[in-house]
Amino acid sequence: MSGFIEEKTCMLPRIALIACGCFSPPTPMHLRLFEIARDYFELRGTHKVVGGIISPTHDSYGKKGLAPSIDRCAMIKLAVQTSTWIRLSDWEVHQPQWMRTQSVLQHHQNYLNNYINSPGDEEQNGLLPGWLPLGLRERRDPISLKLLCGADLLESFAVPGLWANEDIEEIVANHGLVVISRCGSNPEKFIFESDILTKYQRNITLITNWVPNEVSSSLVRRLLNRGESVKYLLDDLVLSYINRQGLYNVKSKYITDAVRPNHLNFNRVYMDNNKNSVKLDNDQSEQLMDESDSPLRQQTTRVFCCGETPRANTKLLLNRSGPGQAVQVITVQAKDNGSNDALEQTQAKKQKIAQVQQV
Ligand SMILES: Nc1ncnc2c1ncn2[C@@H]1O[C@H](COP(=O)(O)OP(=O)(O)OP(=O)(O)O)[C@@H](O)[C@H]1O
Ligand SMILES: NC(=O)c1ccc[n+]([C@@H]2O[C@H](COP(=O)(O)O)[C@@H](O)[C@H]2O)c1
Repeated sequence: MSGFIEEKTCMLPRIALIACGCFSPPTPMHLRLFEIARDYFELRGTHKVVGGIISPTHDSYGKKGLAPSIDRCAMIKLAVQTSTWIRLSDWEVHQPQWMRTQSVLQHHQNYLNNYINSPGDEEQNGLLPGWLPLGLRERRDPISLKLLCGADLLESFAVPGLWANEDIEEIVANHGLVVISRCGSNPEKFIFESDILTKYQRNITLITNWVPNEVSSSLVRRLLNRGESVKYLLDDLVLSYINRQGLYNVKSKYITDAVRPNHLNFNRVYMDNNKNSVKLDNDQSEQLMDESDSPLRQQTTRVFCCGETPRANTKLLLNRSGPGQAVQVITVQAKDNGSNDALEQTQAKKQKIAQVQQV
């Protein structure tokens, strides 16, 4: 019987999941998205999930609270250390400019296709990118790369000027979306109201997260900025990295010179990213954190200042009068400052997208 199940699993279409976002900082919920999605496909017996990829956005995305990509990559590497299948892709952050999500998907999909179809000796040469799942050449059938996101990202498709319609169409038509429910979002209704999304709804998988957790990067940053505890909201290694590097204007009563010496630490695990799967235990990784390893980091103690005006943890969509029409992302708790803040962020993103599209 178990042989039969194994054989059946072997024949399932293969998919990989990629999550694009800021990850400033990565939270356990970012990783839960992957676990929830993999369970969904595998328990239904519809697909084999061969890998999970986290692709942090480029520094020039310019969103408030965006820590430098070198730090975000280092934190992601720490956060996925205990995962056997979720990996960091630093391709996006190493591009000369911000990349649209459609291009990020296209790049990774092309790489997967070429890798499967052209058996070479990259493994021996150590040339493979760190995000590439292991064992892909055990089969020759294609791997379909899907964009994994929370429902708020799906709903951001309707923010005027933020996403090009052609990009949305290419993402849903050529790749597919896996959307995890999030409080305050209604993805079913959102899809119904969008002609493009309805047209390709067979490529959109909506998954209800029955154990929701509204932790978000912005909430974590806000607590850190107020000097409040975020323990158990973040992976311990990520938190210790934030404290060591003084990210997010952290005001911690726990930081003393003893734990934040002049020689700030840098996580060599991140520098090893291009070598496939470097796994270290916690003690080892702490020892390997040495800022002198980083060519990019300055030697002075640096407090990255990204304290924020209050921002909502729940995004609402308003003023929607028809399919895929103009909406405004507003914050729930924030009043004057908060909504200006959201508007400013949207404007900044739009300008960035317009700049990129002109190039
Ligand atoms: N608590 C959550 N539940 C469901 N999806 C989430 C949750 N937190 C983040 N995500 C999803 O993770 C992806 C990457 O998130 P990103 O880092 O850009 O946002 P975030 O954690 O909401 O950060 P911020 O609070 O700064 O907006 C997005 O698809 C987002 O929808
Ligand atoms: N047009 C686009 O491709 C587009 C627009 C806005 C955000 N994004 C991406 O979505 C992700 C999440 O962004 P936010 O955290 O701003 O919602 C980021 O990776 C960002 O690069 C892509």
